[in-house]
Amino acid sequence: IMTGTSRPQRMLKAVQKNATKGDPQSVISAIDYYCRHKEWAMNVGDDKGLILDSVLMEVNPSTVLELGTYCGYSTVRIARLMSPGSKLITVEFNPAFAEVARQIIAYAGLQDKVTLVEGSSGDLIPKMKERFGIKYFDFVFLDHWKDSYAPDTKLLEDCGLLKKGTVLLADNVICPGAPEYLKYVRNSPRYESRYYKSNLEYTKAEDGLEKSVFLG
Ligand SMILES: Nc1ncnc2c1ncn2[C@@H]1O[C@H](Cn2cc(CNC(=O)c3cc([N+](=O)[O-])cc(O)c3O)nn2)[C@@H](O)[C@H]1O
Ligand SMILES: [Mg+2]
Repeated sequence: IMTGTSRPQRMLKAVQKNATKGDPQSVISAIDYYCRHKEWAMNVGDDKGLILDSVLMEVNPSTVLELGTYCGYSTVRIARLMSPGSKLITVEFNPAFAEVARQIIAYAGLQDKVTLVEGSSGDLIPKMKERFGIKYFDFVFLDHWKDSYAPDTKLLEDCGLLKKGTVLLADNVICPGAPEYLKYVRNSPRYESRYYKSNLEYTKAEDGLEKSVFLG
C-alpha cells in the first residue's frame, strides 16, 4: 500500500504554508526555497526560470501550450506574465501530478488563465483545435519526456498548430538531454534556433533552454 505523502504533495504543503494566496511570485519563491533547501524536484527552477520569463515577455503570447505540467511551477511562472484574455493550455500525463498542479495554480490565483488537460501529449495535440478552439500557439514550452520533444514538435507542425513566428522553448536540452530534438530543430530550415546556457534546477550542473522560432 502507498502510505505517506508524495514529493509533489509535500511541495503543495510548502506552498500552502509559506506562500500568500493569490500571489504568484510568493508561490514561485516558496517552491524554489523548498526545492533548493529541503527536497530537489524537477521544476524548471529559478535560474532557467529567469530565461523563461524574458523569452515569454518578448513574445507576449495570446495562446500558450505547455507539455509536462508536473506540479505547475512553470505554469505559474508563465501564466503570471500573460496578458488578460490570453490562454495557457498545459498537458499532464500523470493524474497525481495534475491534482497537485491544479491546487498550486489555484493557490496562485491563475486558474482563469490556465486549462490543465490530463493525458498524453501525443493523444491531445491532434485534439487542440476541436476541443479548445485553438487556431495556433504563439508559444510552446516543452518540459515533458525528453524523447517526446521531437515527435510532438513534428505533430504540432502536421496539425497546423504552429504559425510563422511561433516560439518553441525546450527545457533540459543538456541535462537529462534531448539530442534528437536538438538535431531536429538545429538542422531543419523551418526553425531558427538558439541555446541559452544555464544550470540544472537548484544545482551547479550545466543545463540550458533551446529557443526555436518556427519560420513557417
Ligand atoms: N507525453 C507526455 N504527455 C503528457 N505529460 C507527460 C508526457 N511525458 C511526461 N509527462 C509528464 O510530465 C511530468 C513531468 N515529467 C517530466 C518528465 C521529463 N522531465 C524530466 O524527466 C526532467 C528530469 C530532470 N532531471 O532528471 O534532472 C530535470 C528536469 O527539468 C526534467 O524536466 N518526466 N515526467 C510528469 O508528470 C509526466 O507525467
Ligand atoms: Mg525540465
